[in-house]
Amino acid sequence: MLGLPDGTAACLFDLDGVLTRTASVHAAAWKDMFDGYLRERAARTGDPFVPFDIAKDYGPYVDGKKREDGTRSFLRSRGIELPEGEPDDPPDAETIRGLGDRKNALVLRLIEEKGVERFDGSIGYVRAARAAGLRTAVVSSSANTAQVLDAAGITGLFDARVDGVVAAERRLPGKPAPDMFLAGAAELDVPAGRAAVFEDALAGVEAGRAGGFGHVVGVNRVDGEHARALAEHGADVVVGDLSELMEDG
Ligand SMILES: O=P(O)(O)OC[C@H]1O[C@@H](O)[C@H](O)[C@@H](O)[C@@H]1O
Repeated sequence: MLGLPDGTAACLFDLDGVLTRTASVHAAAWKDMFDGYLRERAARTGDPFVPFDIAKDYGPYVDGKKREDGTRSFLRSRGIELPEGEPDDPPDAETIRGLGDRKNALVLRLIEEKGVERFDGSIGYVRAARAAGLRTAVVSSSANTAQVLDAAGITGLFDARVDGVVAAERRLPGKPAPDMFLAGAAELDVPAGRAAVFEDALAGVEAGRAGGFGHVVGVNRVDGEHARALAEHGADVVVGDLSELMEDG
């Protein structure tokens, strides 16, 4: 009925792009922030301005990762190394934290202006999983997870939450390391082998594979190339929407 291996006792859901239509909101905010920075830097150094390309840069360098990891990883792809800075760096600081703060202000503004849309197929799936007695958790790199769940009105559908705030408090390495998903399974008191991971990001399916989870579902909201990449990075199955798993019986 849920399209999961027998004995699965828990489902660990990524948030942005799996439960809510917020992956594209994050991508737009990242582009806005990086383009502003790269343009300003090009004017200073005389190098050409090469904009952030959502199609080419978001998936491999930023998607699914903690804010500072995404910032560092993309800049490194352009040969730019910045100091880490401090968690309370102001947005105008030319540091990893400062640039991350700039992006966060943009994403929060977009969320406030546009609200948060949920994927109905995913919400139906979570409800069905709970009705079948499975435990559920949200495992997201985003430090805005609580606000997004609240804005989408779905906080009550999950028994546990391991997000960017929890990862910072417990010093958990972010995806593609498996630690956040392992912490989610531990919160639900279910071994990794009996838990299923639901992810739309390459870093996320990689984390699911690395953690030895019983089943890794890749959720493809992009295109055929992304579907193939999800499978190559560790998804056992790739679907366009979670409702497809229920149809599978
Ligand atoms: O900046 P936040 O809200 O803490 O989110 C960190 C990351 O969270 C992930 O869920 C998104 O896929 C990324 O795009 C985002 O950058």
